[in-house]
Amino acid sequence: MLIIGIAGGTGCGKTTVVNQIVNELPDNVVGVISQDSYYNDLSHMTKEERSQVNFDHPNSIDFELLIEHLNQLKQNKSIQKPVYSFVEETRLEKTILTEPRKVMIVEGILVLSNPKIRELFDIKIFVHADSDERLIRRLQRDIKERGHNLEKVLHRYQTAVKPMHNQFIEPSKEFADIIIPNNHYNTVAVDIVKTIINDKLN
Ligand SMILES: Nc1ncnc2c1ncn2[C@@H]1O[C@H](COP(=O)(O)OP(=O)(O)O)[C@@H](O)[C@H]1O
Ligand SMILES: Nc1ccn([C@@H]2O[C@H](COP(=O)(O)O)[C@@H](O)[C@H]2O)c(=O)n1
Repeated sequence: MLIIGIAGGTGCGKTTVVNQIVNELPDNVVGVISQDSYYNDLSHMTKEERSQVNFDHPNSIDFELLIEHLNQLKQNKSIQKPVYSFVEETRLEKTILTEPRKVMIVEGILVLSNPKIRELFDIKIFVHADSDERLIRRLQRDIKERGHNLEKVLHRYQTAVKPMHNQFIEPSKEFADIIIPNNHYNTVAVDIVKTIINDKLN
């Protein structure tokens, strides 16, 4: 199994890059795990309490479960992947049966900042986009898709997203084997990663 880790600040385009990589490859050869699925279960908290949580700090992620799941996949075992709701801001009760694949992609803002996860990756990628570009994309996406309003997105950006980015995410860039500049759609970089995957599959 080839495990590829893809990190980068919120809105840099990780999910988009992953979709572009996976697109055109047969379903049964590449699997994707998002760090977002592993946000801690906060069902014991009220909605108001959950909205105060710093979702950009490493402590907000159940890394233990993510590492356990990656190790199981490496041993060719299937996992029950958690499902996270951005609207409810907690894990849902249902899970998704996820089978091991020849290539597993793990994407998330903090996946290169955790040393134990880092050592499971064969290839480490950091997607870079400038912070103003990321903020604009995040505003548009969170209002359209994640049920947040302008005030909430901006408050979170100033109090958690930006400081945690500077403390944990940007410094993890140094661990990357490949840095993808993504202020604009970068089809060349995506094609290079696809070539690496195809080499592994053939
Ligand atoms: N290179 C790009 N140029 C312009 N918009 C982009 C680009 N990459 C992604 N986007 C858009 O920015 C938003 C955030 O992208 P997404 O892939 O969800 O980022 P991430 O997973 O890193 O948070 C989405 O609406 C997406 O369509
Ligand atoms: N309830 C939540 C949980 C997380 N976030 C934000 O998601 C960002 C990470 O996801 P990306 O797809 O953007 O990489 C992170 O910056 C959290 O602030 C949220 O808004 N609400």
